[in-house]
Amino acid sequence: MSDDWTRWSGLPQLVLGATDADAVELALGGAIPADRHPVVAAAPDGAVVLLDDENTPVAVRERGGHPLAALRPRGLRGGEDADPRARVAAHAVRDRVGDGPALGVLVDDVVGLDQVDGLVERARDVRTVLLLCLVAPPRPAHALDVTAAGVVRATAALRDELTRSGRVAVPVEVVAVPWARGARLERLAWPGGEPTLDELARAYGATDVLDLTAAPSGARVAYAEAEQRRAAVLEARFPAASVRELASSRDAGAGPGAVVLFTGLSGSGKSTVAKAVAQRLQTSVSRQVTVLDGDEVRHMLSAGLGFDRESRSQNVRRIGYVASLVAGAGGIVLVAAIAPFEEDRADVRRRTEAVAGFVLVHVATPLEVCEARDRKHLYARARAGDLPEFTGVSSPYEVPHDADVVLDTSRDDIGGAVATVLAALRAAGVDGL
Ligand SMILES: Nc1ncnc2c1ncn2[C@@H]1O[C@H](COP(=O)(O)OS(=O)(=O)O)[C@@H](OP(=O)(O)O)[C@H]1O
Ligand SMILES: Nc1ncnc2c1ncn2[C@@H]1O[C@H](COP(=O)(O)OP(=O)(O)O)[C@@H](O)[C@H]1O
Repeated sequence: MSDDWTRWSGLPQLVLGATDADAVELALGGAIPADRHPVVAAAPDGAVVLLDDENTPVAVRERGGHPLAALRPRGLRGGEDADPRARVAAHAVRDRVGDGPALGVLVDDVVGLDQVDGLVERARDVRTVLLLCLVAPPRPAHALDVTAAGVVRATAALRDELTRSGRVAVPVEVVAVPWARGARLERLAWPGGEPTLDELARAYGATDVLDLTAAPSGARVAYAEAEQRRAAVLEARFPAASVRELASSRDAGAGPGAVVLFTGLSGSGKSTVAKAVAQRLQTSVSRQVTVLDGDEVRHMLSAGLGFDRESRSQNVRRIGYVASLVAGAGGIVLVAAIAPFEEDRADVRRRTEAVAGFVLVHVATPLEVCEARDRKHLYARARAGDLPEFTGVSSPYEVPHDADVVLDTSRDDIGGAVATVLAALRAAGVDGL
């Protein structure tokens, strides 16, 4: 992996959508054979740096026809709090699996008992079982009540259960695969056509493939039917005016929602913690949960704004406006923005508190730590004078005096940070968490 940003920083940059970035990661991890490497159609002959939607450089291609080289590993799509041990490059998995017969089981939902029986049967003559969970969207409609991170966790629990019960006598591995299935790979061309799931599993070392993604399991069908029966009982046996009350009684989420504003230096951990909180909420509440990330928002809502004081102020106030609308309608909005100025944060608080709960989280990770992380090589550029008005280096950060929560991600682990933010949300009056 190359970290020599001085070599790449002058090259043209291409920001990838999430699925395109997944495709690049598959190629970098060796899950797509070398002759199927995606190439950047938009820049067919030139050099290019590929960035993910948070502007983190993920790969570089030095010249047309050259292979992509990794710059940084991407975070785990589908939730930072999904087990990161499951995110392994295909070549590392192949090394672990070795040459023996291996069964690759493709999973995009929580596996039902009916599917487990088939899996156990197929696993009789193999040396390893690979449970490959697809963590990228789009996910099938019947699986939408569980997040991708939830599928990874459920699959890991299945692995433990299969091993503990002795139903599968060989090692079982869980691998989280960033699979851009069905994605419109707009800017990436795949010579020879898109790879299939079968090819993908074989690239991870499977010699036999059991695809559980083709149709919902019997367990899923039964679950859906039970839900429909419940709806039918409500409709048949209660006055229409009362149905809504009963139907929503299980669903947390009555009443207004909240905005959580994560403020802090670049690299302090705002996005990482915000996304982990979102992931946790998505698995436990039925409210709409949205992440508005400063540098993602800058591609659309705040496109064209710079980093002078006025632009930052506009940016933060726009985000606050949108966030307060969603929160007023019952959603929970996790905003990750540097938001360096007191006045703008106060504006977001005022606007939100008129309609919903508000929590200000200061991610107070020390500058030295943020700078040492320098995921996006921005501090190095700022120190070199190549990036003006960089927060903490050449642009001010006004430390909040009204933070409801103060985190320091050089000290606090992600799980602890998530728990602290959830407690603050409860204290802000958000029910059903
Ligand atoms: N000059 C300068 N100063 C600070 N940050 C810079 C700058 N130029 C680009 N970037 C990238 O933009 C991301 C911060 O955008 P925000 O919208 O959160 O900033 S602000 O709230 O408007 O101040 C920030 O993202 P994070 O690292 O996620 O904070 C940087 O990637
Ligand atoms: N305890 C932690 N909490 C959050 N991030 C952490 C932690 N420890 C290390 N990190 C790393 O710090 C970096 C924070 O980056 P990011 O979340 O994008 O910050 P920001 O959004 O504030 O720019 C990530 O690479 C993350 O993996």
